[in-house]
Amino acid sequence: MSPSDAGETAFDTVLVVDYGAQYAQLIARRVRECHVYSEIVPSTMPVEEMLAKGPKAIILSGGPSSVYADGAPQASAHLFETGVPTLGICYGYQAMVQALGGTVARTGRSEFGRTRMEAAGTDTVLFGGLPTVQTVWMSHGDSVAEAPEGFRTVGSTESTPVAAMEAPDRGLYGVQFHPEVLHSEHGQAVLRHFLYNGAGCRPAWTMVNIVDEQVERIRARVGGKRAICGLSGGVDSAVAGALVQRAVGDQLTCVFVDHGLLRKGEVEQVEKDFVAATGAVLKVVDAQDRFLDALAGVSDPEEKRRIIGREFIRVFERAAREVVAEGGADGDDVEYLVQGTLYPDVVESGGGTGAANIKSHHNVGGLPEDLQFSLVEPLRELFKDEVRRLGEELGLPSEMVWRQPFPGPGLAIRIIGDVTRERLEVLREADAIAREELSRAGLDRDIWQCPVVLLADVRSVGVQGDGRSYGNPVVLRPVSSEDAMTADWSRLPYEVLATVSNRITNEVREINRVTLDVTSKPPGTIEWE
Ligand SMILES: Nc1ncnc2c1ncn2[C@@H]1O[C@H](COP(=O)(O)OP(=O)(O)OP(=O)(O)O)[C@@H](O)[C@H]1O
Ligand SMILES: O=c1[nH]c(=O)c2[nH+]cn([C@@H]3O[C@H](COP(=O)(O)O)[C@@H](O)[C@H]3O)c2[nH]1
Ligand SMILES: NC(=O)CC[C@H](N)C(=O)O
Ligand SMILES: [Mg+2]
Repeated sequence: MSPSDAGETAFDTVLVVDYGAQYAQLIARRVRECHVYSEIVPSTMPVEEMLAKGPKAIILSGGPSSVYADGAPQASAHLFETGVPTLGICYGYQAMVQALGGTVARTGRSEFGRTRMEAAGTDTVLFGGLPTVQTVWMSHGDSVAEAPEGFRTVGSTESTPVAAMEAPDRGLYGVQFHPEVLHSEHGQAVLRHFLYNGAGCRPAWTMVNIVDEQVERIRARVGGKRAICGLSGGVDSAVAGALVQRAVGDQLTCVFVDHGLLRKGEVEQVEKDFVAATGAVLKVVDAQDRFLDALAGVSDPEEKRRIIGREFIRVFERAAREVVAEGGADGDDVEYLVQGTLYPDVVESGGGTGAANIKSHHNVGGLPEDLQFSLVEPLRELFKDEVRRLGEELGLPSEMVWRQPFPGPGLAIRIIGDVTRERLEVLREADAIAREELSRAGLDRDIWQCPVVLLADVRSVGVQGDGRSYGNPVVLRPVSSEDAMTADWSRLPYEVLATVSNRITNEVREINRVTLDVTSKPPGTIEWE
């Protein structure tokens, strides 16, 4: 939804050029937290193409390479002559220095983690008004030995004499530390200074503007045509659907697919709550047999995801034909499919800027090749917390906006092994107990979500009622997260864990063991498949 490709927009765009940074997304988030829209582009993108996006500023990210190594990604000197204010961070800073004739070298004095930096006084752009001694977060082996001509050194540490530099008349800035991480004490202020004072960006990217902009954009695109929206009851599709409904009204029909992989009570909840909240036209399709037949005997996670992605589309196609038939013979075909795809879905499916494919989210990497619909994905550049704020702006009820995420492929990717009706029934019961107890304990807002995972091919011996049992374990995976890109396991109170464990083993006959997953992301993803 890049706003920049639509000509004049209500807000400025900042491009984050990704040199293979661990968390280029984090830079983009921090910029957005300054109410300036930002978008990530690969470092291989030609400068002209970047300029075509009309950036008000550019930020060069960190990266794993050494700028002087063969084949290391470079910053072209041309980039620094375009007049677009640019901030280099870590590798991006080093690349800027090298391109402008300064020197970068392995000095043998690495800095990792917490570092004390002395910043030049208040007459600098980056550090104006900030304390002259501050804690910054470093992660580098190479250092800038000499700033390029015309730059003023504005920060230094014990090991790195040129830890920050600026040339405000040319709009060029560089820092060796990582302002985007919260451990850098004044990092957010440094970014703000660059954006507002160094680049003249306006803090205009607000939820109100996004709603207006998106509604306009969708209206222009869909025109008088019909659309359907894959609605799951989750926050992403609810917000996407509400936006499209605001834009084109009853040209939109929402389609909720019951694929047999849903949680207990979910169909009823979606039928009741979503319609009550939005007044949208909702069509519920029972496609249980179709999905479960297609999944029979399949245990490979990516294979499951591809099958589910394909079946979703087939069901949407059929629903679209029905919508047309119900709308009378003169109706146009349904041309658009609205999905609540988010930025992390795209990144993890390998659709980001050079990012690896971690798992094919059914709605991105799992789509079939012969897709007939044009996709409308108004949230494709947004993070979950931004979508939640958007939902609030649209007036959706808070139970919907704050609902914990549930993946489109549902319980199929929480059964490790192949998916059968019996296994689904077992997992559904265990999941319902965990959800009920976590809610009862008032933990819903504290945790991001808590998948319950059935290790269907693993069995262990237990003793129940003085007899031997040989059942399956489940894993509880409670996590806390800001945006699902990274996560930590939630330290749930022992009493709550004990109650969940007790109830599951007492009430679900097939399960005789409950375990807790204490892995952060990375290295583990949130879902097991
Ligand atoms: N059962 C379903 N019926 C129809 N569409 C679905 C279903 N499940 C998922 N989708 C589509 O796939 C998209 C991605 O699913 P995903 O679970 O990421 O989002 P969500 O369900 O809207 O929100 P949340 O992440 O909060 O669960 C949804 O936005 C929706 O368009
Ligand atoms: O709609 C979806 N389709 C998918 O294929 C999918 N896979 C994971 N998830 C959800 O995304 C977040 C990150 O999950 P992972 O750490 O497992 O990648 C978590 O919130 C997961 O629940 C999905 N959502
Ligand atoms: N985090 C970074 O960008 C590191 C840059 C470069 N690889 C170094 O070690 O100095
Ligand atoms: Mg969902």
